[in-house]
Amino acid sequence: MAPCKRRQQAVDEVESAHNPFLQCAELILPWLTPQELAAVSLTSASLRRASLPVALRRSSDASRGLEPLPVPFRNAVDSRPYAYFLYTPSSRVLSPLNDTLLRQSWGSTRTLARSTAFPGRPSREAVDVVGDVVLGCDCERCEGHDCACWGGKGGEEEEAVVTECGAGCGCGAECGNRASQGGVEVRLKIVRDKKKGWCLLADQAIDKGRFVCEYAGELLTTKEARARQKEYDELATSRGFSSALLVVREHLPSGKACLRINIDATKVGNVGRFINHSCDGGNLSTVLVRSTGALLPRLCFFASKDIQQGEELTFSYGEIRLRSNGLQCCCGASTCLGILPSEHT
Ligand SMILES: C[S@@+](CC[C@H](N)C(=O)[O-])C[C@H]1O[C@@H](n2cnc3c(N)ncnc32)[C@H](O)[C@@H]1O
Repeated sequence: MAPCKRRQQAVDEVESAHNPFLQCAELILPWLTPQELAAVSLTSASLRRASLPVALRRSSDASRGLEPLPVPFRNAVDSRPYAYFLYTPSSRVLSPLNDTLLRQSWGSTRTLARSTAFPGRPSREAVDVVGDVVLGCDCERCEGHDCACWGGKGGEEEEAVVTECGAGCGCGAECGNRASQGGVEVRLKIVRDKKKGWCLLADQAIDKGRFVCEYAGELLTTKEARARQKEYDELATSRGFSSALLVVREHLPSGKACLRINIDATKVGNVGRFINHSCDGGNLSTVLVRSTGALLPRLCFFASKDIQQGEELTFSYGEIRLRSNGLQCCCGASTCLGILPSEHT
């Protein structure tokens, strides 16, 4: 560290040790939004110095320590150090009443525990179990089709959904039939692009078929999804707002019914919210995965081809373009249609 930086750090430490106000600031600043943090940092030189490391820690890990590996932001095109949203490793139903009050500490020296990401809310494991009905296999080691959870059994919905072992199974976290349950285990980074905004990139080579991440966010009713889409469309036209509301429609083999899941990662989401569209289908495939005993399947991304380090991760947002004046697509594929997919929510 340079001598003047070291001197400043020593001054800050002495100042902080004698100033209960600054000690409180260290606890409070990570709970602030970027706008609030900027406003607070303008009030005094000490608070400006206390705010800086919070912003630095935020840009070093979008996942707030809630994933096995940090996912840093990199921006060489403008001055935004990071994107602000609340992090959830897997999708959740949030009460609209608490939604506006929801905050999450981000940028503190202490990391969040997975189960405290949303204080008072059940952890991923608890959410996955339906009431106290414990479903699952009783294998010690799940191997291929000997395991009742592997490959799906039963109703026609299971043909559209891949099944994995779940919370009620006899096997543990090391089971080979839980590929999508360990969180983000490949190195990723979020890089700013002039045209597309933030983009998710591989920061290591990823083999075809490997699990990359889930698309996690708020699970909405269709009514709520439609209302939010309307709001986001208005914001997009007036202020270049970027939304992340995904509607998954999985047609069941009989053709008689459709499984529909609305996931909004705009305000509460995970790294999946940074994956952009590509008209050529990109390098990720989307798979609905149900852990045995879970109420709803999760939308998961797997590498659809071998991916090189530094490659942008993309998938197709859909085939339909309802709006001829929709958002401009900058995917760069030779098959690019020029506008992003859009359909009725
Ligand atoms: C799920 S977000 C993806 C992350 C987003 N780029 C960001 O900065 O947060 C979807 C939004 O990203 C932008 N986007 C995604 N794919 C794009 C593409 N191929 N060309 C231009 N913009 C794209 C659009 O604004 C879209 O509404």
